Amino acid sequence: MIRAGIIGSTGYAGQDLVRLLHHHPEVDISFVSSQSYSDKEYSEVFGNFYEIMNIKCINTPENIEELDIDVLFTALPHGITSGMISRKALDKFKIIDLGADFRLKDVEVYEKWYTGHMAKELLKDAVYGLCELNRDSIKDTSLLANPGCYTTCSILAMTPLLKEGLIDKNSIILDAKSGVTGAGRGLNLATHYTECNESIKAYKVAAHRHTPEIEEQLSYAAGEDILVNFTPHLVPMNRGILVTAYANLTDGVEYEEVKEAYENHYGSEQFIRLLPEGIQAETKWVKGSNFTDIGFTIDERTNRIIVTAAIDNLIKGAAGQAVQNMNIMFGLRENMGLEYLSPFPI
Ligand SMILES: NC(=O)C1=CN([C@@H]2O[C@H](COP(=O)(O)OP(=O)(O)OC[C@H]3O[C@@H](n4cnc5c(N)ncnc54)[C@H](OP(=O)(O)O)[C@@H]3O)[C@@H](O)[C@H]2O)C=CC1
Ligand SMILES: CC(=O)N[C@@H](CCC(=O)OP(=O)(O)O)C(=O)O
Repeated sequence: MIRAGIIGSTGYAGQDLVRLLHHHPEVDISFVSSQSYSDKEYSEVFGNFYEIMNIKCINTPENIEELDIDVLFTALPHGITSGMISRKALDKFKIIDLGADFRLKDVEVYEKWYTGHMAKELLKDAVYGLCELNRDSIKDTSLLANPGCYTTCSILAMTPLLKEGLIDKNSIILDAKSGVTGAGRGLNLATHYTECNESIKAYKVAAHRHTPEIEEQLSYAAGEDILVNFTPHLVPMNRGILVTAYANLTDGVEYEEVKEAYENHYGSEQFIRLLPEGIQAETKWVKGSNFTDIGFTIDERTNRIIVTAAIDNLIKGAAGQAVQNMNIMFGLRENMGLEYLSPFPI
């Protein structure tokens, strides 16, 4: 059995991770940690665990090098994990970070969009864990940077089009919408019920920190540096991300060629569902699951393609992808513990 520890287990991403790991047939949870709830039963914090998992939250471990585990998951606000981990820890166990600290290769870009980086020397060891695109490198790494939620959805939607040269590389517009759990469980006026219910708003326009992450990964797909417009919106629902992407088609590209590109890249992927012609992605069909649904339409009047992609921000956008990455890193069946359909209605 794989012995797993979870730091930041009392956040939204952490809780979903604990839930998935609890059901995983090859995992034993060694500890769950928290700042505010140390010494409390986990089921006191989250009633869904009542009579299911009897474990007390411990304080955030002070020296992680002393942990006797096989894998450490960190689901913390950015900037904390990089101050916590070390080469010595990585020599003892694998680390899967659900935050942003190891996602960007260029430390200057990280420090511009986030904060000072505390473990620059480890950045080169980190692998960007978008499972469907980086599976081979994920297998061999001890330091896994789990991608962001908006980024997972955006990158999966656009990669085949860029790799196959089907669109004008610098014409991408990503209009993205997220449920409120994307903002985390901490108190924040913008996500109070009365502040966000019955309203939709764009935020951090032209300034969201997922922009450099999307651009870095899509530049690899394009084979050159590209820029995108990325606009996130807060939507009054609990979970889910919908990305509607627009791009100018390369002259002469038609429906069948685009369909073939998606099928070649994702046809054998169990967690990517390519939707039939005319059907667009919808958050309710992926909620609670590890699926990414992708649909597209070509607008012949404007010669643009419109792609829709949906994920559950806490599953494929966080905890589910972290478990998928763990499965790859430990040589397990990739869908182990992740074979859930979306409950409906929800
Ligand atoms: N929510 C989402 O949809 C997604 C989140 N992520 C990333 O996952 C990470 C966690 O996000 P999320 O679960 O939403 O956040 P939450 O705010 O819901 O949870 C944060 C967790 O971190 C703990 N924590 C906060 N500060 C500290 C600290 N100084 N030292 C130790 N522990 C601390 C909290 O503990 P306590 O409860 O005790 O305060 C809590 O367990 C973030 O990096 C986020 O960007 C990634 C993809 C999607
Ligand atoms: C709705 C909402 O507020 N979403 C968050 C998404 C952040 C996230 O979860 O991603 P990281 O892991 O990169 O921090 C935001 O826009 O900041």
